[in-house]
Amino acid sequence: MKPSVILYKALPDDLLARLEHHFTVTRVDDLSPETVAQHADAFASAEGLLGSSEKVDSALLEKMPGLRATSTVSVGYDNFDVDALTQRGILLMHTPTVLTETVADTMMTLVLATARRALEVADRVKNGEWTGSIGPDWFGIDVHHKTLGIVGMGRIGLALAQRAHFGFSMPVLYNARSHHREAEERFNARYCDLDTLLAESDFVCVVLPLTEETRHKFGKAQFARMKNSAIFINAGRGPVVDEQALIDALKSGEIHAAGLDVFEQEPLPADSELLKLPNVVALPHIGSATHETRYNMAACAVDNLIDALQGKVEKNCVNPQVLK
Ligand SMILES: NC(=O)C1=CN([C@@H]2O[C@H](COP(=O)(O)OP(=O)(O)OC[C@H]3O[C@@H](n4cnc5c(N)ncnc54)[C@H](O)[C@@H]3O)[C@@H](O)[C@H]2O)C=CC1
Ligand SMILES: O=C(O)C(=O)CO
Repeated sequence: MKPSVILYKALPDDLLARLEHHFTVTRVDDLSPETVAQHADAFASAEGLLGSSEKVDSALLEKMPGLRATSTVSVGYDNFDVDALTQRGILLMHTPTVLTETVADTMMTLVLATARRALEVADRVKNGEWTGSIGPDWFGIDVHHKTLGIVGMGRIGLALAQRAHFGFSMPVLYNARSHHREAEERFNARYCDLDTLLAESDFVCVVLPLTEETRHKFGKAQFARMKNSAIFINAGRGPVVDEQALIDALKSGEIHAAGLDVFEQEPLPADSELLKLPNVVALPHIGSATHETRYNMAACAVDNLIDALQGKVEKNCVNPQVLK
């Protein structure tokens, strides 16, 4: 008999077929208590779980006593209780690498869009305001040769450093828990403490995972250390930033602008003050959202679950200690 799995995300037809070749699949819309109660038998017997953007905590695991592996269609796994999974011997698989270049492109988009005010002035054109030669009130600031600081020098941080160094001749600073030799050797990136990075960067680019250590790492004190001309970019996770402190810093002129792909609450509420500020570019968490990359992430997640349930895990495992 094939193992049973719960699927809580839509998949392209060919990937669904691949999953169904290996498993008996129960498709659900979400992991809410109501959905779990409605499909109680399927959850109770499932050995695998595949999807994204839903909380997987002890309360859910209680309802899934047969679970052996979870596979998320994302690299970030802050919505999983990793300790609870590990204690129960359940593998957590994720999708690093396949999205790295796409997310770095998104970050560069935010750098360019905020510095050159691309969305703001395009809206003015659409509103019929381009009626003569443009003046300084339409101008942006240069990106090339400015200093770009990266907080979170992992896979995506490194791909961003490559773009900044080779594409835009930007000196790169970074802060990390240890030196990143490859970033230093290939992209001339300079390690510095966070306060120095904040004080010297023209663009402060954050691509940190959300952990207890990184929650609200950026608040009033950090924005106060940045240049008044600095642009703040966040594509890691929203709660890494104290959003009210960011709004205050943008309103008071403490910093110049912000480009954001992630928010404390997603979807960002339509009445958020951020949306009223002309110096904010807000994207709907599209870091990895291209057709190619979203397909590759889904394929990676399907293969990860097959590998995990067949005992063939060699990569993409968050808690490999479960295997020992
Ligand atoms: N906006 C979007 O659509 C996307 C957002 N992400 C976010 O980006 C994050 C990073 O992804 P990757 O680069 O693939 O992960 P990674 O694990 O390669 O890089 C994360 C880096 O942050 C560093 N780090 C962790 N805590 C730190 C701290 N307290 N201080 C300084 N550095 C710290 C780690 O040492 C590591 O080098 C993900 O965890 C996810 O939250 C990832 C993909 C898409
Ligand atoms: O993979 C992630 O962590 C995302 O945020 C979406 O790609």
